[in-house]
Amino acid sequence: MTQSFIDLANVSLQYGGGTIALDHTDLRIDKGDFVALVGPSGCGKSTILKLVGGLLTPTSGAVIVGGREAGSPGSRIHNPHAPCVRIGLAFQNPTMLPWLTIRENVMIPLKIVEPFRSDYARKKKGEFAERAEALLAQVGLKGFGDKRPWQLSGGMLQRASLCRALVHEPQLLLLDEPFGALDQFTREELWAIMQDLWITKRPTVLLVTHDLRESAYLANRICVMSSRPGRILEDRPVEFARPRTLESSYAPEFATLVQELRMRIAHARTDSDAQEAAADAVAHAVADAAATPAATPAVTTPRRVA
Ligand SMILES: Nc1ncnc2c1ncn2[C@@H]1O[C@H](COP(=O)(O)OP(=O)(O)OP(=O)(O)O)[C@@H](O)[C@H]1O
Repeated sequence: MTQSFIDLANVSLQYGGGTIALDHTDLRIDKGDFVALVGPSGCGKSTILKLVGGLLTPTSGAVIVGGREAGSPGSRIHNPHAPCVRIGLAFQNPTMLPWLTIRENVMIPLKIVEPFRSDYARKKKGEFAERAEALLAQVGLKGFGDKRPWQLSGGMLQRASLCRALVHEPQLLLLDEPFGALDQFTREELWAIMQDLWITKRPTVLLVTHDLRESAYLANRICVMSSRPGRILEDRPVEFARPRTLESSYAPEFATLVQELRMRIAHARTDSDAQEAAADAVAHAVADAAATPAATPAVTTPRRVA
């Protein structure tokens, strides 16, 4: 079997406090694909993103990105010939350094990530500033490069944060609800910008979102997760022609897809509530039985039933 660009194989992740976020999860993503992760709150979507970004290490299983174990540039190399993958990150609340201009904030990855880092230190600062300006113009922030973060609105900051995620030409873009805090109009505007950036630069994108319209507008594949511990319940291809438009997002086939996803997630949540209630009921029954004197008949009816 050929190796995918991203490969989560039989991955489990237990946090320090004991929470099992993922349990034997598999996910494969090809280079250049745009995949959305959706599912009930707390099912482990962000955990997958952090594993792929190398910010977490799996408790068991393997996370391979571009032929290397995620987050291990050195010793634990899966394929010794695979170059390091450049990653861009954008989250729900863009954090900008307040003492830098917007342009300087966008340029931060160029100061840190090779091969740009050496050039930045040598002589290319002016060239890189032009690159940042070009990206800012592409997202509608032409002329705002000299402003400070506190002079921009939330939507403008989010656009700048997309520029920062893309400025070092990442092969992989990890987006964790990047449009979640924005009003509907700004959000839809940014979908179009995001689609445009993806079409022109073609990074592999993994997007975590609660917005099912957003996932259907942007992604080529939508992976629906079960409740925690998360697994991929369903892997849906999205075959609408590109570039997609807001008008096309009101077409019947689009609405049907969104409705089917909604139902799938609702079922996943209900299943999990029922499981939790059953576990609760068993726990209560066991506690009651333990507290009951031997002469009294044991309690067999759970106190709380789903
Ligand atoms: N650092 C942590 N320590 C302990 N538990 C954690 C930690 N981070 C997340 N969790 C737990 O792991 C589970 C999965 O969290 P995760 O953030 O991946 O879910 P999610 O699907 O992204 O949630 P949401 O959609 O609400 O943002 C949750 O139950 C969460 O409380």
